Amino acid sequence: MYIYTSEQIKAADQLAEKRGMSTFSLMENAGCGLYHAICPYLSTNQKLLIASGKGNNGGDGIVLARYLKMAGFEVDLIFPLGEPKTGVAKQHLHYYEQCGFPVEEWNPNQTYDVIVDALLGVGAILPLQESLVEWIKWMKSMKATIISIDVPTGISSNSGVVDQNAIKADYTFSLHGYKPSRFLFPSSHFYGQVEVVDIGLPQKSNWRVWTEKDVQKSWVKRETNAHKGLFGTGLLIAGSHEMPGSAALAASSAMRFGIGKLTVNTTQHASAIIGPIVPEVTFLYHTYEELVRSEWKNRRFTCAAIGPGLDPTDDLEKLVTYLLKQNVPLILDAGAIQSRSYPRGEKPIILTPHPGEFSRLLQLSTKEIQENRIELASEYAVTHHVILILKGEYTVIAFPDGTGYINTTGNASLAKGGSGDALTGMLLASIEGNDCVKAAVLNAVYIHGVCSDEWVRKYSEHTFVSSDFSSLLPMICKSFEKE
Ligand SMILES: NC(=O)C1=CN([C@@H]2O[C@H](COP(=O)(O)OP(=O)(O)OC[C@H]3O[C@@H](n4cnc5c(N)ncnc54)[C@H](OP(=O)(O)O)[C@@H]3O)[C@@H](O)[C@H]2O)[C@@H](O)CC1
Ligand SMILES: [K+]
Repeated sequence: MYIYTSEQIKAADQLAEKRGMSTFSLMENAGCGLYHAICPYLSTNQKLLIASGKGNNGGDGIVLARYLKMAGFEVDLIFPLGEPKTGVAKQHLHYYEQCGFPVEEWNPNQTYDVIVDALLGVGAILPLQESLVEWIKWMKSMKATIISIDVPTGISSNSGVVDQNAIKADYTFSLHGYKPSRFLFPSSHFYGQVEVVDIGLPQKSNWRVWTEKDVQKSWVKRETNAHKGLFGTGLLIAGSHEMPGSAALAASSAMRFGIGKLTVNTTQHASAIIGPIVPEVTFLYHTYEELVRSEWKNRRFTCAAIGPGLDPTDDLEKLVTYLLKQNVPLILDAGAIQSRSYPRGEKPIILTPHPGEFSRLLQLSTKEIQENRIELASEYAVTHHVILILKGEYTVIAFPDGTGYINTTGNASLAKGGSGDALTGMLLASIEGNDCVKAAVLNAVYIHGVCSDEWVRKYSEHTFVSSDFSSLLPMICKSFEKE
């Protein structure tokens, strides 16, 4: 499912018009599609209100009102901001009235079971005008089910910014595709349950949601004559005296997710903890300086991950600089996420910041990051030619070619120490097990989330710990394997 900014929606409308599909027809498609999508949530004994604004969002409300009236629903159509201003909305209102349907006056004493918010869509400019605020306050006092068309009124379409009086919808039916604010913060929490309504425009956008079907299609099944050399010889530089577990979690997830061979460069103390958990790995005990000097050439590692459980030091930075020159896939996590430049090589460089780490990288507040996760991640990925995985609810995965994806799996049980380490391990394995870099990265993120979803299907979200990935992965991976 695709994601469109308000500018892209406007451009799509203009292109459609140029090609002979009028905005009037698109609005008809929108209203009709909305009717079919919303109907299952309504019953004819409910009293419905459609509040339409002066723009085309309001126009969609007018068409929906006609379909609902024709189907026998008890609906009042009102214009709290005044009658439509756009040509197409006016045309649809004319047809609505010609069909014999009335426009009502707002009556604050009337009660409603369902209120459809067709006030503002992608054309909203915040903050909300005073004239709207009084009406929204009344609407909220109604305790009715609230259904928003396209975007809830009072939230931005492209960013996570929310007006203090914004409508919090129970359901939002988005037209043509998702809007970025569906996956940004705090706006996403105002959408309620979201469905996309197709309005007959070709789908085209650089950004979309990665789905279960995508994982199934891109899952690589092993050949019967496979050997360990085919699935990567990874180097994981992780774990310290204070944080040995981070390396154990990354290593066990990498092994479970299919890496061929894995060497962990860590401390003696950490290896005593890692070894019993992941007996499959081998160890190196080099300083960063020693690693730079010799090990790479001797060992022929085909991929590397660095950072879990490590502090950012000058020596670590020198090692990262060295690794960046080795032309192998490289995953940079935790202590290895720092501000630096990146070479434009053919092998992927993957950064996995959480919002706090990304805020330090960009020198922006976490609030600014969360409001603009998609745009900022994409800008960073394109400018630095890296793959940027911005973790958190609706993880954003931005690629250097300007494309990007939203991951919708996962839940609050992942908000615990170690879940990022497990993801780093899974990425290391995935990148070696799939020739398509995008699919490798996206599948690792998707399945990482599915593990926690599977957990909360059976157990409390409070109880998930990152060592559970190891026991969940066999079952979850099996479910994606084609027979
Ligand atoms: N391809 C698609 O997906 C299609 C989408 N379609 C639909 O069109 C919608 C976009 O329609 P749009 O461009 O007319 O803008 P819209 O959201 O109605 O807002 C403009 C109105 O809001 C007003 N207004 C603005 N800010 C305000 C504020 N703070 N407080 C109060 N008022 C404010 C502004 O007032 P003005 O500034 O003009 O006085 C103007 O009247 C889109 O979301 C979808 O529903 C389909 O019908 C066609 C195909
Ligand atoms: K709306």
